[in-house]
Order: sequence, then C-alpha cells, then structure tokens
Amino acid sequence: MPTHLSPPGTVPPSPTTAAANQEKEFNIALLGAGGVGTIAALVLEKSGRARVTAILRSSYAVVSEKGWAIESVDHGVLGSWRCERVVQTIEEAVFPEPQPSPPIPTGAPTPMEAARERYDYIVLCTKQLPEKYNLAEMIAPLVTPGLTAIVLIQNGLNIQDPFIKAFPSNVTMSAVSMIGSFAEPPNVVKHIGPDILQIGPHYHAGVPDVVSLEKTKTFVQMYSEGGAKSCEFVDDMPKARWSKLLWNGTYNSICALVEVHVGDVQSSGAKEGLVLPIMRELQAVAKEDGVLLEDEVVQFMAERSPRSSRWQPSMLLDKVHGRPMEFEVILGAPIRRGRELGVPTPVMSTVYELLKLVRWKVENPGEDGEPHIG
Ligand SMILES: CC(C)(CO)[C@@H](O)C(=O)[O-]
Repeated sequence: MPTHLSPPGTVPPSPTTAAANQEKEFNIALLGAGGVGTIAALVLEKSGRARVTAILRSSYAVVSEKGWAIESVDHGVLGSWRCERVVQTIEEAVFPEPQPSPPIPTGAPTPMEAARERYDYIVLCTKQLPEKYNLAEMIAPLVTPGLTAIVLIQNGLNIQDPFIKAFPSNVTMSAVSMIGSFAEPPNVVKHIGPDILQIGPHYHAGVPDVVSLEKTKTFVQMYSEGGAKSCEFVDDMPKARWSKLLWNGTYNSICALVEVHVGDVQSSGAKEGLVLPIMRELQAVAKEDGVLLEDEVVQFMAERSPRSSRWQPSMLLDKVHGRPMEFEVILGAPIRRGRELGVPTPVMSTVYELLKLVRWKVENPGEDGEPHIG
C-alpha cells in the first residue's frame, strides 16, 4: 500500500521503512504515554500493522525494564506490556542513517541501498500547553515532509493550526476521545471507561483532500482493528472538536476549580447554574465560527455523565497533582475566538479568570505579607 501521496516536489524516497516488506506496515512515534497514550500505543500494536516507538521521559527507566502494568476494560489485564521501542528523547526516536554497504567485488550485482526508516504517523497524546512548550517545534526531527501524518489525540480548540503551519505538506488529523483512562506513575495504567474516539482530517491547502482522507481512514481502520471499543471516522472535525469542547470547557473547568467529581456538578445544581450557561456561550461562538451545534448536542453533552459518576476530568487530576492545567486551549481559545467574532462570553470568562488565579497561586505559593485587609 502506498504510504505517501504528496504534492509534487515533496515526495520522500521510498520505501518508508527498511522493513517495508515486513507485515507491519507503519512506523509510529507516540509522545505522551499517559492514560490515553499508553492505550493508544497498545491498540496500534494490537492491530498488527504498526511498530510503535513511545517517547517517555520520567517513566523511561521503569517501563523499559518492566513494561506497563495495564488493567483495561477493553483489553484485560496485562502484567507487563511494552511496545516495540521505548526511548527517552525525541532525538533517540529518530531512526539512524543506514550503515554504508561494504565494497563489493568487481562484477557482482550492486545491492539496493537500505532506505532510512521514517515515521508514517506521529501520535501526540500529551497535554496541550502552548504557553509552556511548542509541540510542533519539538516533533520536527521526526517529521518527513509530505510523508508523516500528525495525529492529535488531545483536548482543545484549533490545536491543529500550529502543526499545519509548521508542516504544510503533511496530513494533520485529530481525535476527540471519550476514554476513561489514567496513569499511576511510573508504569500503571487504569483504563476504566471504554476507548471511544472520533477521528477526522483537518483539510488544508498544502495537501490534496484525497490524501488527507486516505491517510486518516487508514489510521481509523488500524485503530479499529486494534480493538478500540469504537473508532469512528468523521469528516467534519471542526464540529466534532467544538462538540467535545462543550464537555471539556464545562466539566473539566468546573471540577478543577472547586475539586468535585462530574456527578457532583450534576447533583448540585451547577449544571443549570454554570454548565448550561457556558455551553450556550460555546454554542454561540461556534455558530459565528461557522459550526452549528444543535440544542440536542448541547443537551446530550450536559447529560452525558450520570449523577452517580465519580469521574475526575483530566484538569482536576492535573490540579490535585500540582501539574499545569490545560485551560488555555479549552477555555482561553473559545473566549479569544468569541472576542474576534464579537460574541460575549461572560460566564466562561469568569471561570477562565478564576482558573488563571488558581494557576498563579500554584506558581506563587509564598505566604509573604500582612494578615490584614487594609
Ligand atoms: C472527556 C475525557 C474524560 C475523555 O478522556 C477527557 O477529555 C478529559 O478528562 O479531559
């Protein structure tokens, strides 16, 4: 199967991997092997079509020695699972140049030079924290122009833009994930809610639509074959992302701010007082942005989790563990888009300002000063 279809002038040498004749067709680099990313690595390898290189930082030593201990609602219990390759840095993930072949005797047939291995897909499952790091810049050494497709399994609005700008001849696709999975460092992954994804291409001028479509459908097929509960191709990715934002922009933000579970928001009246007003603001900004989120979609997202749910959204987990919260792409981005389009977002902006205050306090924990008001 062809692994590249690119605009003229950008086609890299073929084959894409030194082992192109092997059964596994695709080289995949994966960054962000937490709860979501480790399950993605497992699914991709279970498909039998991919060799996954996971780039790990803090958990590298433990995972390379013992593997991951996974308890998964979709895949069962795996005491020690490792993907094909684990490395510690992006530089190590880059495939080495093939060794030059030894001189051959005169008259012998010239052997084919081995091609350098390349990545067909890069899957990003990290937090989206554009205020802290530039992911597009970080992954550049792994990207072959016109070949490597970028897959963003991440939260947030318009997260694809920096990648399309940095890699204008590459396919970029993204996934909205409704998986319930979390990591207990260094190597335990608890996957308690089924892996349900929607994946679609972000069409752009640098790549023919037919190419974006083909690479995305191939990825969706591979992910489905790997045993995900549900992996659906969606053609209208902007709408899918805005729809997911209805959930992340409300439940993630509110749960993180006041440290409650999703079910508490349902039971306490905060759904009516905060969730639905924010969802209506998101719906209004999306509409001006050309995306129609029907009332039924809003209602579905508002009711999605039951009152009994003890689920802790990722932003809450980040807050309680003192990690950076990804509210810039979840709330900041739609607020800024609303401002550009002249749509007021007073409730969302208040929650956003409160989250900024929380972030400031985490970054400035000092107790200096006088304990009086004046
Ligand atoms: C919705 C969600 C639980 C899916 O994993 C996730 O986006 C989260 O918590 O941020």
